Amino acid sequence: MNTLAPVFYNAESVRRVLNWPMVNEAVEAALKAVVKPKAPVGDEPMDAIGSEPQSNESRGRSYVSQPARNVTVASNDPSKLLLTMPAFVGNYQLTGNGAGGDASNVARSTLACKVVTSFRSNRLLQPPLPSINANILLFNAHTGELEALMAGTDITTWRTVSASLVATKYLYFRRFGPRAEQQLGINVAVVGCGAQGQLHAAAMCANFRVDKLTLYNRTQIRAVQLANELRQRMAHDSDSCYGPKLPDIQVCGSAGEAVAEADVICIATYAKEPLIRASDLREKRSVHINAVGAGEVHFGEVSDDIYQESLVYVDCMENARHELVGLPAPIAGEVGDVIINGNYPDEQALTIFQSMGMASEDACVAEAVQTALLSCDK
Ligand SMILES: NC(=O)C1=CN([C@@H]2O[C@H](COP(=O)(O)OP(=O)(O)OC[C@H]3O[C@@H](n4cnc5c(N)ncnc54)[C@H](O)[C@@H]3O)[C@@H](O)[C@H]2O)C=CC1
Ligand SMILES: O=C(O)C1=NCCCC1
Repeated sequence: MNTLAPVFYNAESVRRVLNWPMVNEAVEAALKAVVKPKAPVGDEPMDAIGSEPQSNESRGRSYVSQPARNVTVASNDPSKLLLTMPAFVGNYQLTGNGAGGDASNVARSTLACKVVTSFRSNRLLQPPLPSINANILLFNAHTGELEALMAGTDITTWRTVSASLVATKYLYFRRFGPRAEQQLGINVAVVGCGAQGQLHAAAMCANFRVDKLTLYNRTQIRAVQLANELRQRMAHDSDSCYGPKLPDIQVCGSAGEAVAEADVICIATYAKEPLIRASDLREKRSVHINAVGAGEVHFGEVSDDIYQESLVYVDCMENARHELVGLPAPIAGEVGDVIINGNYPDEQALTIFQSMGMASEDACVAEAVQTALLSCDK
């Protein structure tokens, strides 16, 4: 019996320990764990002579149980949603410092459930509230007892941005070579400067060598404010994470203008109608798009003609069967499979990471946050 009350970790505690190496490692672990082992075909080698293909669990690899999320519509208004997102992630390893491998060499398992609301009209309140509000329940994976309740709004933003970073690393940079993400400069466009767009812009600059950052927001003043904040922060932190040259940051009057010279596009809005079209992209493709928006329409913000030209990758194929019905292009694969097998797109490819957001990402990041907070207490 759980005689101890569950611990509550508030937003301030969570924010204190969030950092990119830790979150990127946890998200990469989740993206790999969802990949199902392939059944052997033809004369490919079996796991053991004459045996059936083994599950991730029996191979000692990480694995995930992650049912499709449950969506409740509030007040008969499809823009007011409550989502429950449970996940079990088994047998995965984290260092907690993003170094790769596991310092303690102990496999972890995490049982968690995120409860998240998406009320986009919150931005119109005075004062405005975030559109997305989340909390994460962490359970004891052996007994099922609730051990912790963690503020999950920042984790949601960070893990979503991190999924875009990981997708950009493997779907864009790695087509140019094994260390291209450390060597190549890129132009980044951010379309939509809300909570997601703001962190995408900052994180792209903190994790990669960004030559030029173009910003578009429907209400331009928000893009201008973001540009000013980023310029100030980068000038202040110029010795730390932003590399030898600070990016040139420009605010654009249209989404098309913002993406015209971009190598990497991050689009995160509630738009139901396309904001960017194939004719907006530069002629020589070699472009990667992180399509993050997930309002009532999951893939409305990017036009059909871009999808039809693209290789579309997802975070989780199984969830895509429920959530991406009507996607105007076939799905090329999962990001985790590309990480595991190194089957990178061609240099000239136009790729889309269609980000749905996974409960397993929340679970792995919440576990890493809890570990970091517990080690701060020691
Ligand atoms: N893929 C994932 O894992 C996640 C996706 N999301 C999605 O990301 C999107 C952005 O979320 P937040 O930044 O938290 O919201 P936010 O409310 O902070 O920002 C919304 C942004 O969308 C823009 N926008 C809304 N309607 C528009 C329209 N018709 N045309 C052009 N721009 C429009 C607003 O100007 C604003 O920049 C939402 O669709 C949300 O559901 C959020 C969390 C996780
Ligand atoms: O993955 C999430 O968390 C969300 N995805 C879509 C919109 C609400 C939150």
